[in-house]
Amino acid sequence: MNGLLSSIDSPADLRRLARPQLRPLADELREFLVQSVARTGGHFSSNLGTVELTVALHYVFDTPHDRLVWDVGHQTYPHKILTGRRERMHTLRQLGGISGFPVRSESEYDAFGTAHSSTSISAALGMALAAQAKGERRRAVAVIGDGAMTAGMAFEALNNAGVTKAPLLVVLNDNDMSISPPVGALNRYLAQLMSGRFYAAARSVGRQVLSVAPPLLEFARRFEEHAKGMVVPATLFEKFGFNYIGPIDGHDLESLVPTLENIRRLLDDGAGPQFLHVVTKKGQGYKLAEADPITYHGPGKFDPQVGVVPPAQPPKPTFSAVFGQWLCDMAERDKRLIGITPAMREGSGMVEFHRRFPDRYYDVGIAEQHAVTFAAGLACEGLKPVVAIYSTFLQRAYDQAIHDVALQNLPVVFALDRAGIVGADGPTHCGAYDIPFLRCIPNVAIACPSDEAECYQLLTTAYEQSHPVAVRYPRGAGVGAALPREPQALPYGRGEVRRRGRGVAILAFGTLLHPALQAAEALGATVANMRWAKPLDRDLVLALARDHEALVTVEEGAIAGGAGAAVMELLAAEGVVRPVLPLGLPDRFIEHGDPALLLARLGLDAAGIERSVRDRFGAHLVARPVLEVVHPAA
Ligand SMILES: Cc1ncc(C[n+]2csc(CCOP(=O)(O)OP(=O)(O)O)c2C)c(N)n1
Ligand SMILES: CC(=O)[C@@H](O)[C@H](O)COP(=O)(O)O
Ligand SMILES: [Mg+2]
Repeated sequence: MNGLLSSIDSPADLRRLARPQLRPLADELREFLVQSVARTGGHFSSNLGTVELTVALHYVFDTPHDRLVWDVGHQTYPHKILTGRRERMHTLRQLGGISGFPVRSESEYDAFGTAHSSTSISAALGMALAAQAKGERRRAVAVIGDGAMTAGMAFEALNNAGVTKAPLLVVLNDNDMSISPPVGALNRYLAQLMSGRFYAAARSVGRQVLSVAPPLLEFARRFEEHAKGMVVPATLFEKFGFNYIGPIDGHDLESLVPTLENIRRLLDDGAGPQFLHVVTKKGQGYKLAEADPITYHGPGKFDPQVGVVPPAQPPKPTFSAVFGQWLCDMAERDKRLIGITPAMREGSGMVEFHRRFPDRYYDVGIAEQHAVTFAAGLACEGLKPVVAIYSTFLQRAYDQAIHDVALQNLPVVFALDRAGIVGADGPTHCGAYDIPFLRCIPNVAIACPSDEAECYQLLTTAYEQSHPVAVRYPRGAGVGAALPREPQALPYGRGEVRRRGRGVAILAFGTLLHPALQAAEALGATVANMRWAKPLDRDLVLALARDHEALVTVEEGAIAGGAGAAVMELLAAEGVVRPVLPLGLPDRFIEHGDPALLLARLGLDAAGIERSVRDRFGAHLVARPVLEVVHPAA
């Protein structure tokens, strides 16, 4: 790193630079970013695309006094580097290190915590109107991507903002990409806005006039009207009550800075909400990422000279890949199957399904609520929808799951990926709550496969039911259990005893069965693979309670309201008095970091489970050899 970047410890330093210094600074920043993310892994192509925008926003606006809200926040690495966290970038997304998203407690420049998309306009509007209410002179800026813009919540916010005089700027960072190629009518509309004569005309006129315009509201207004009148009818965003400016080149600091300066004046003159459409390239400046922004959306570590290299040996299939395989196999057998993803085709393992069954594949954009109600509509007509959705993103569609699916008892399968610890993304993405929030909904069943084969089979069981069923599985690979040759159901609502011991019985829900089995070796305990958090295998729970002095439940989900709570409710309802130790995620948000390390810290690895059981139930443990091992783990 040479001179410029190392001298920037805050945006105040940046604002001391002369305008011609911004271009070399941006180049240094991009180079630093490439080297840094290559060492840590993390979101890459989106950050390469926001380098100039970040420099320009901090240069023109008075951050942190002016509020800058980044939608999703996966593109905030340049912002982190310029706001005093350059020296901590090597700790990005690691245990104890800085987050990959904006976090209010991490920096005063992180005006709002984000990671789930499409919240920025609402939050920035709240901040802008709060400033007005308190008589403070402050602007608020939301930066939102074209993918994030597809969510209903973004439009709810536009709808509200457009009838206010809020000092709010919405910057649409349009790189014509979500994680995958963008979908839907909005994308088509944005492409139209950028195409042909309008883009060329608006850009050249905008550059010429916006950069030299006197800071007079009326003049700026007249120019805007004139330019638009000449070229296109009012844009959608104007219909929503915003002053629309753009599209402009989001990598051209010579356009960005003067345009933002003029917008800042408009805000200060009380012109109300402004909408700036900037065009950027995902992966800008790193050729491999420009060519393949999907691979470089969130890569692991890589050599920046070489790029991302596929592993020499094919890795163990992830649970997402197992789901993708099952989806294709089942789609071949049943023409009624429809696969739905809210903008997570790659992460959910649906690339192959999309390729083979394009007419039965729906990427609905970042629209979890719509995805669930859309599935409900399909199910009403006798089709068999499978909604592949991350546990954390289903939180968005809770009412739709209750009101549209469960209340009408519709056979929708929820393939709940990323259930449990997710690792580097941290608390915003942790799949901690799905068992508690689904368990209390009538008609909904929840399966918790312990390995890949069981995942495949339980998806089949779920698909055969005539009511909603969620199958929850974690990020990454499991123990590597070989898949059955074809879809074959496991019994609905039934668990199994995997190891018979004495004194203490461990009831495992999901993949933590395997550390539980290891712990049980040392403890001489019984272990049951419960498979279903709902319905509980009542007979199995009661038999285990009868035959043991104490029970332990283990799950990779919140203890509060989780599967262990279900076991305790059953025992209480049956009047069975047995001590129960519930192990799982505690009542706090789980930080980012390596998943194995986090599980160990939470006492959810084999050693931790053994330790907790000894601490609590040492007296009940029987120091005798194991009586019987049933179905040894694969
Ligand atoms: C509610 C929600 N659904 C899905 C995601 C996963 N997700 C993160 S970034 C992203 C794509 C966003 O596209 P865009 O806003 O255009 O930003 P870009 O990646 O192009 O920079 C998606 C789908 C999310 N973070 N939040
Ligand atoms: C920012 C965001 O929400 C996604 O990019 C997410 O980080 C993807 O997570 P996975 O890597 O688990 O698919
Ligand atoms: Mg985008």
